[in-house]
Amino acid sequence: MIEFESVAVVAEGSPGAPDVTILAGVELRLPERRVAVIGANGSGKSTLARLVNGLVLPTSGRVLVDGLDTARHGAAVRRRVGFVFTDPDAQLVMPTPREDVALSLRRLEPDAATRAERVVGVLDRFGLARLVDVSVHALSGGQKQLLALAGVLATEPAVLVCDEPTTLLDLRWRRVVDELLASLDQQVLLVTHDLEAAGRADRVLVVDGGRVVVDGAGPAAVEAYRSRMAIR
Ligand SMILES: Nc1ncnc2c1ncn2[C@@H]1O[C@H](COP(=O)(O)OP(=O)(O)OP(=O)(O)O)[C@@H](O)[C@H]1O
Repeated sequence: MIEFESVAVVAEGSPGAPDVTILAGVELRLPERRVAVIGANGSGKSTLARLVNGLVLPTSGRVLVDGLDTARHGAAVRRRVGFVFTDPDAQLVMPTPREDVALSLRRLEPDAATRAERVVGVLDRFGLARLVDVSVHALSGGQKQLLALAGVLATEPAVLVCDEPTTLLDLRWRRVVDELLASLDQQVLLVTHDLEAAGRADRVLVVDGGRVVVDGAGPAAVEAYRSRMAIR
């Protein structure tokens, strides 16, 4: 369960300039398994997503994940909430898939031999078994995004927050990642510009000017967004 209680995020303006309100008046209870966040560029979607794992903290109000306040229990929240970025290069820090997933598993599996076995199992599950020792730089964009997802899911988070995870991918890889996300047991909060993917969510939040302006079931909320943006 993700909860936002009267959340606002305000950034300090440059010297002499007024502060900038990035999000305001966000009040949400999100028990749904599939939540999509859509909206124009710069509307505040990433900020909303980053609040869920404490990457951004509220200036006022509270964000709770399973009752844990992100401002007071950041480490516990981050163990519960996995975060996937648009660009997998932001996430992949080790030279090979084997080492990258092993790093993710370090806390969860202290025994090196068992960890090594689990790494192979994880990479196999994501169709990357063939690429365990290939340089991360040699992977395609789609393979990198799958590896980033594998690393995050290996830590067994209860919630997965994905900030435009398919934006850099071609149609084929977009489908692979979409299907993978759809198959997960975890609660998934997906920030996306892909309105088809958003329409499949149980609940869609439309963000505009730092506020949640539409909150509803997938297809109806996407339609409301199309009307607001006058796009067909
Ligand atoms: N730390 C900050 N200081 C000042 N302004 C910020 C800061 N972080 C975000 N902003 C501004 O807040 C607004 C919302 O940013 P955010 O990244 O959440 O939007 P977004 O909806 O995810 O955009 P996009 O679809 O382009 O990724 C933008 O105008 C951004 O420039």
